Amino acid sequence: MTELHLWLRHEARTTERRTPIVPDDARRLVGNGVELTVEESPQRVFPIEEYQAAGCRVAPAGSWVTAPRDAVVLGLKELPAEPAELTHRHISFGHAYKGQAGAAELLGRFAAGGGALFDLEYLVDDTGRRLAAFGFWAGYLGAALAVLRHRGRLRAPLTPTTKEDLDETLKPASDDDAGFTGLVVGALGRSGRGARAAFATAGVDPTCWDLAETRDLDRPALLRHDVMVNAVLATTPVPPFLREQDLDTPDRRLRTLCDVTCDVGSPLNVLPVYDDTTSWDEPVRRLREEPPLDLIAIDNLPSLLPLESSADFSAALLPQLLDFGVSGPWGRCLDRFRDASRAHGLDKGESL
Ligand SMILES: NC(=O)c1ccc[n+]([C@@H]2O[C@H](COP(=O)([O-])OP(=O)(O)OC[C@H]3O[C@@H](n4cnc5c(N)ncnc54)[C@H](O)[C@@H]3O)[C@@H](O)[C@H]2O)c1
Repeated sequence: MTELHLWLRHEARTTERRTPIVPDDARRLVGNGVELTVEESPQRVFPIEEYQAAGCRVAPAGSWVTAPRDAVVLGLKELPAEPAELTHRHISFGHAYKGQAGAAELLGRFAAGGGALFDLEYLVDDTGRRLAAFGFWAGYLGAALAVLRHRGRLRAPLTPTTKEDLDETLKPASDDDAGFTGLVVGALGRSGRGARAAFATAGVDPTCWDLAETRDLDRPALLRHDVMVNAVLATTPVPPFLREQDLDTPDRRLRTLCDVTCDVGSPLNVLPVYDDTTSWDEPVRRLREEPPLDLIAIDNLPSLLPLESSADFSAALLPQLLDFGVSGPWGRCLDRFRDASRAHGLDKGESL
């Protein structure tokens, strides 16, 4: 491997306690000859001392802007608005290739500075499968919140917690609804597996549907479940799982719907029965009063379990970082970045 200097940045979003590299994996990187600088961060779930003990160099929060030009800046979510010109190579989720708000501006900043984005969403193997993702814990939380709501035990605002504490609230109590049925759609995927695990902790054995079971969609069967968790990754448009008229079906048993997918507004949306996500402050929105139907559609679920989701993600990212270069998965990331830049008329798309 060529010499790599990684610079783990502080996350600008104050509620973001996750990190793409946990201290144990930082130690492995350093042990493999990677130079690793870690920024101090007041909210990161792991204290800076653990990185220091792992052999990392420590730098102030936000100092990546003056990092040596060959350093590769590693983070998860959005970059701060400054500097206007991005001169480094960045590994993070850019949310900039599907016409999202701010996409042109972000790509323009890279073009202006000559830097490049390796978007973690597009770090895929040669079959197109994502190599590092937060799906499992998204599904786990989605199902956990749905169960808690259904049992009248969900307290807002939501705050980051640990799996141990969450599981304690999930354990069935003697007065919990005995006849409660759950459905996970997208059950074979990462989020689907997480949702099934949370249902199991809650003492519920859910119905599991994936592609085979929705090909010929049985909506009446869907509506006969009390709690549904949608965890599909839609890549081509399919008939919606639920339409407005389905919510008004008189014998609807469905009371709690959690949409982990959160494709709201997209042509691929399989749940076009709501038009805005919910939040940590107000996790639940009532879609119907009689009989009641509650929606949970939170698009940053894994941040609620920062320790577990960071450890999982970091374990998947570590081997990729040890193999960082311009071919294979990273090469595909770079191609994707260049294509997106060109599509925005930014012919630069050339990087360091
Ligand atoms: N809310 C959040 O915080 C959050 C966090 C992470 C991921 N997500 C989203 O969760 C979704 C799932 O992610 P993942 O990592 O689990 O994906 P994945 O690729 O691991 O799994 C998706 C599953 O959906 C199935 N599927 C696709 N179309 C289907 C259909 N029409 N009917 C039934 N099953 C279908 C696939 O076969 C697969 O098993 C994605 O849309 C992702 O963006 C949300």
